[in-house]
Amino acid sequence: MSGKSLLLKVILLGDGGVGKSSLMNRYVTNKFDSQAFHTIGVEFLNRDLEVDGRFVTLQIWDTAGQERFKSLRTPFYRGADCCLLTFSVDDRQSFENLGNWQKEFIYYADVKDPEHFPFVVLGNKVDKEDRQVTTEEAHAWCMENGDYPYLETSAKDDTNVTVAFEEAVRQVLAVEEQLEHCMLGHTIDLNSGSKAGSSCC
Ligand SMILES: Nc1nc2c(ncn2[C@@H]2O[C@H](COP(=O)(O)OP(=O)(O)OP(=O)(O)O)[C@@H](O)[C@H]2O)c(=O)[nH]1
Repeated sequence: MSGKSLLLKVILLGDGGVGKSSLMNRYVTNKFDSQAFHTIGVEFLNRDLEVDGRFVTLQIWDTAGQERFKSLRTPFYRGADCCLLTFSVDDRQSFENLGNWQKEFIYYADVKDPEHFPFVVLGNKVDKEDRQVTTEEAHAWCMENGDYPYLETSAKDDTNVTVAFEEAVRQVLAVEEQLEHCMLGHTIDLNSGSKAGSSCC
């Protein structure tokens, strides 16, 4: 891959066992382990990609979802450009915990402007037949909590895994573009002597 690459840090959060490591490994190594062990602390892998003409190096941080590893994972939230809130569609509790994960991230990442931070929600394990969360419920949660994009994935079947990580990049680029637009707006406003920052920021 040629051209200057943008380094983006995305972080996978969600209950233990929802499939965060499996999603990362499927995306980066195209492998799936049906006997995957729980993560202890955090791990990360990089993958280069091109999205809408932009070259990106995606640094994917996979965290341990089990409560007992909280103090090991939270120091790594800072500097994340996007957070992938993950649950498993066959595990109702993991869906109901999404709000706690969102709050934990905002607090430990010290997000200054949570309303505009790019979250993407993933409902994993859609290959399973014993669903406990419907697509409509998940969409509704996303609408109510920040109008986040929602994708249903399967690390096992490789459903929507690439799409999910590309969506994360698109969300970050969109926020970045909006910021640039706003800064340009300020410059123009200041130069013309009109009131600055009146529109989008
Ligand atoms: N059927 C199915 N099983 C999956 C899928 N993704 C992960 N699994 C299985 O679910 C179990 C847990 O997967 P992990 O990737 O370790 O889950 P995790 O969220 O990283 O778990 P922690 O490290 O404890 O936070 C493993 O047995 C995986 O093989 C999927 O899409 N479909």
